[in-house]
Amino acid sequence: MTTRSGKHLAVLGAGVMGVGITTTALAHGLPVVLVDVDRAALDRARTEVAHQLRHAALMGAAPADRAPGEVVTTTSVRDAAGAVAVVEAVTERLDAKVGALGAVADVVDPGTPLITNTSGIPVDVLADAVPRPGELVGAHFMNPAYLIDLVEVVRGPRTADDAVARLEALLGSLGRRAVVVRDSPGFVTSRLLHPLLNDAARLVGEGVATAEQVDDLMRGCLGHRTGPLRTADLIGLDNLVDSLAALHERTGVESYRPGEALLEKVRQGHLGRKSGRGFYDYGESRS
Ligand SMILES: NC(=O)c1ccc[n+]([C@@H]2O[C@H](COP(=O)([O-])OP(=O)(O)OC[C@H]3O[C@@H](n4cnc5c(N)ncnc54)[C@H](O)[C@@H]3O)[C@@H](O)[C@H]2O)c1
Repeated sequence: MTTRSGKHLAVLGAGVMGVGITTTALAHGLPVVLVDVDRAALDRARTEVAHQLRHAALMGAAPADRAPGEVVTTTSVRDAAGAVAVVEAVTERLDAKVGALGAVADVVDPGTPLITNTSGIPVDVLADAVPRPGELVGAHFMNPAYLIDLVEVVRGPRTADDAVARLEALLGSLGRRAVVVRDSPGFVTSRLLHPLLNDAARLVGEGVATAEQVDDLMRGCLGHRTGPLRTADLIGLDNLVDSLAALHERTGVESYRPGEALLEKVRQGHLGRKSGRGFYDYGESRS
């Protein structure tokens, strides 16, 4: 598929991150084909992308001299054909990522960078899912992707120089800066941040403090911009549990095992901002 405005970026997964990455590309004039297996997620994504584009413009995060790109939403991965690059932002489960990456690798041109936004699964594990492992590279966009201009780029042991160079060029065209790190479970940011969020949830579960108190202390005493529990709600508690589980499974480090307080929220369907409720109440679902 080509969008009316030409060569596109393919984004797989229309959840929290797929939407933010789509907004980033559109805001910089790059058309996007956004693929999800869930039609309802695509419908929600169209609304959310429009909202984020307005917010990006207000925040000065969208170049004023460029017309926004066009987005096409689809449930068929075949529509990714012809993409300049693919960003995979599907659910943080190995089976979902293996399926999505394997399917898209078959429809794009050889040499197209396959970029995974995984939070914790090593790039080299995912490289086994694609026919040309050198094309796979990690780009750990942060949330909200359309406002955060630094991206943790993860180079797997089999990632080709060309894939890293093309990713850096793409990020540059999107006004993003890259910090390239070596492949490892959770890389730098998840490995440091996720156990903190897990412990913050545990403190609330044990009744040591409320979510508000934990966040207040971390902001007021330690200079965090948002508290850990507001951050967890923004990430999505289901995604946080999946990322922690991926880290725990691959490192055996006990502090990564998702704690009962987080698991209970997920069982109750309180997934954070995206479901309208997590450690805080947001009134209504946004994505
Ligand atoms: N949420 C965050 O703050 C954050 C930050 C950085 C990285 N990440 C990573 O980004 C990825 C996506 O996370 P998210 O929070 O957006 O998840 P999410 O649960 O909000 O969305 C995931 C989407 O993927 C879709 N999906 C599942 N299988 C698919 C497939 N085969 N093809 C197409 N779509 C498919 C689901 O229907 C869903 O809409 C994960 O790897 C996550 O670890 C998340």
